[in-house]
Amino acid sequence: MTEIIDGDAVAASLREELAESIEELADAGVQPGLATVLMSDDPASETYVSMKREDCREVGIEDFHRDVDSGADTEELMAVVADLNERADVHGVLVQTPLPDQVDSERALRSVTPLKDVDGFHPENVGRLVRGDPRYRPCTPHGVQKLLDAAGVETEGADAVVVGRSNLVGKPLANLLLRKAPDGNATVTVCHSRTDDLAEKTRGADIVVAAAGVPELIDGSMLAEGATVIDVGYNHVDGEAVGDVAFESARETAGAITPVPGGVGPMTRAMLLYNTVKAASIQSGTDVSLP
Ligand SMILES: Nc1nc2c(c(=O)[nH]1)N[C@@H](CN(C=O)c1ccc(C(=O)N[C@@H](CCC(=O)O)C(=O)O)cc1)CN2
Repeated sequence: MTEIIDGDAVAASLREELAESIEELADAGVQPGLATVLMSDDPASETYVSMKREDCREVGIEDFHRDVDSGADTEELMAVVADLNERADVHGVLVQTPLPDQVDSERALRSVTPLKDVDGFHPENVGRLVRGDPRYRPCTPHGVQKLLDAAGVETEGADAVVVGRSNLVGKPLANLLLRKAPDGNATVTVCHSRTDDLAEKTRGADIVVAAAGVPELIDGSMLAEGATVIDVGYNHVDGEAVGDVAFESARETAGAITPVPGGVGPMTRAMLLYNTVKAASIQSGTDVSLP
């Protein structure tokens, strides 16, 4: 029987545990604060940011938000970030991506001060992650690790194939799975659009993470019997949300699989709350237990 890994349920229980960490901070007179910065008219980005803000309010994180005109330039965006960097009541700053074409995204994202970089995008935080000592794990890869853990999937010694090499998911996730840690120690292969024989690689894997942004790229014929399949994809095809995995075909072969929606997406949001609580703990010098 294939296990359907319920991301909504795992995220909900994480939020409950984080509410306890937030109470511990409150006892020390600290309320975590997250600032979301939205510079886009893209309805998907607007939806993600409004869900993130709602999550904050639900668990007791103060919600700061800035809208930046989508026609503004890099300097204007950076001025907003600089102001948030200075505020003691803002512990995390998140600039929603993608940014408009006229913006130098690398420069804008680097302007978030590393201690408030709850996305884990700043080169200092990327460097720490690659060296095996992450400060803030990027939200989606961290969410994937939590889903594997919740499903009781052992990464130690497992053959993991990550399909996709983005800075947002593929590269950080590969590094996290590789890391010497209880939720790492996997043998990791990273595949991408130029990989010669993708199916040969995925068929040899205990864990397949699909993060290529290609609808239904992975089907059941490309999987080993009993493999764990994590679908990071979120594509719209004929008005329907479709992952990078052909769910109905893959579930015939997989031992465990995430759905889309209701898999990785809610975990991306939950891990943002986690990083914000961690940021408040670090910046206030208050130790809290984190789930
Ligand atoms: N600065 C950042 N920008 C972006 C990130 C990020 O981590 N930091 N990630 C992606 C997508 N993303 C976050 O913003 C995101 C994707 C999906 C979901 C989610 O909850 N999805 C639900 C369905 C939601 C819906 O109904 O549309 C699901 O999969 O069940 C949350 C966040 C982009 N940019």
